[in-house]
Amino acid sequence: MIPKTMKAAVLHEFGKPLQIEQVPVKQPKENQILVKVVTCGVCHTDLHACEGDWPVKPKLPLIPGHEAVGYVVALGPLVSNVKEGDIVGVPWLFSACGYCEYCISGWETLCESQQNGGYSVDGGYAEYVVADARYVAHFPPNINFLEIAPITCAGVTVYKGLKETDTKPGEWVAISGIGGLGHLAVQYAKAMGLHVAAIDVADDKLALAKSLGADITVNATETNPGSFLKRATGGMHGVLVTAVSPIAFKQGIEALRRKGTISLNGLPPGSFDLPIFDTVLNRYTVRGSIVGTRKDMQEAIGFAVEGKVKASVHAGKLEDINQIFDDMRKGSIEGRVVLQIGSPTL
Ligand SMILES: NC(=O)c1ccc[n+]([C@@H]2O[C@H](COP(=O)([O-])OP(=O)(O)OC[C@H]3O[C@@H](n4cnc5c(N)ncnc54)[C@H](O)[C@@H]3O)[C@@H](O)[C@H]2O)c1
Ligand SMILES: [Zn+2]
Ligand SMILES: [Zn+2]
Repeated sequence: MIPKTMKAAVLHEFGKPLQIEQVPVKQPKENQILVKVVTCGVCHTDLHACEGDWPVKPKLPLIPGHEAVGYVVALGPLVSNVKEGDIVGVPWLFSACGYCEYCISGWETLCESQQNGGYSVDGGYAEYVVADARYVAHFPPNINFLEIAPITCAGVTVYKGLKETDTKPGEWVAISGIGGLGHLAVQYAKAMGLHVAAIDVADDKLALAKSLGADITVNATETNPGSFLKRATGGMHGVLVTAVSPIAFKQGIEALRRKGTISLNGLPPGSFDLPIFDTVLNRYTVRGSIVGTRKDMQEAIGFAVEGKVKASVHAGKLEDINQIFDDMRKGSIEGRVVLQIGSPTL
């Protein structure tokens, strides 16, 4: 029985705490499905959304969350690719047009008509969430709902971001920022056969990176990452920046060896200086990278299902979301906090 109302965490005003409220459960239309949420990871993007950090603002009021995993409980009239009882994830790439230049070339993440979960449409900080069946992530039965949720955004984002560094097995990649995204990036990079240098500003994050297989760690508050890594390795073939501080982007470029590529995942508000002379003479490539396609998603999930990548998670409650955001602002979360919202059995 699907109830008429549900509990949700709702943002009404940027920079203000979320309110826990009863709101209507929506009916799925056309290609949509209704998902009963079991877990939802808390991504730093949700905090940016609630602070109104970016030039394009989310809708208000907003139910944030784009790492929701749960059971399909109702289908819109046009849905044929999932059935009730399937386990799906409701990602940032909530939907896209399906026919633009980007959609038809396997770049639906760049579709100008895309909708974004927990941003332009309501997301997973709720007992139920509506999703577009054509864009959900698909999970096998018997998953660990807490550990799998972060793959829906953090996992696929760094998996794609690492591919975008154009590095090959045996080469060096630096992961800057060992938070929710970065601690998964270390594991994907090791599974891809790369040597990994981890950069953060907190020793506990670096200890986590080391325990997950990082070969070298650098605390950027004590040591200049670029000169240290160039001395130790000759420089990075690739750098993936997931850090929430603009200075990390500049330092990431300084760590590259000639012909290297830096892939940018982190989205702190602001900008950084790109040195023209060094970029030209060293043939650096600087590349933004936004989540991943549906194909990237299924590949990224594959690594987790095979046990090659496992999120380090702490379970939280919907009611604790404002405290979790405070901890995130302070940088005191290890790995990912995942909200435990519904029962893991249907
Ligand atoms: N491009 C995308 O598709 C995409 C997807 C998801 C998240 N994001 C963005 O990625 C960023 C990270 O998200 P998260 O959930 O991992 O955040 P998080 O808060 O879990 O982790 C951020 C990490 O950055 C570290 N950090 C802060 N300053 C640093 C510095 N100067 N040098 C190195 N490390 C530093 C922190 O210690 C922390 O470990 C956010 O800006 C988020 O919006 C982008
Ligand atoms: Zn995210
Ligand atoms: Zn499109």
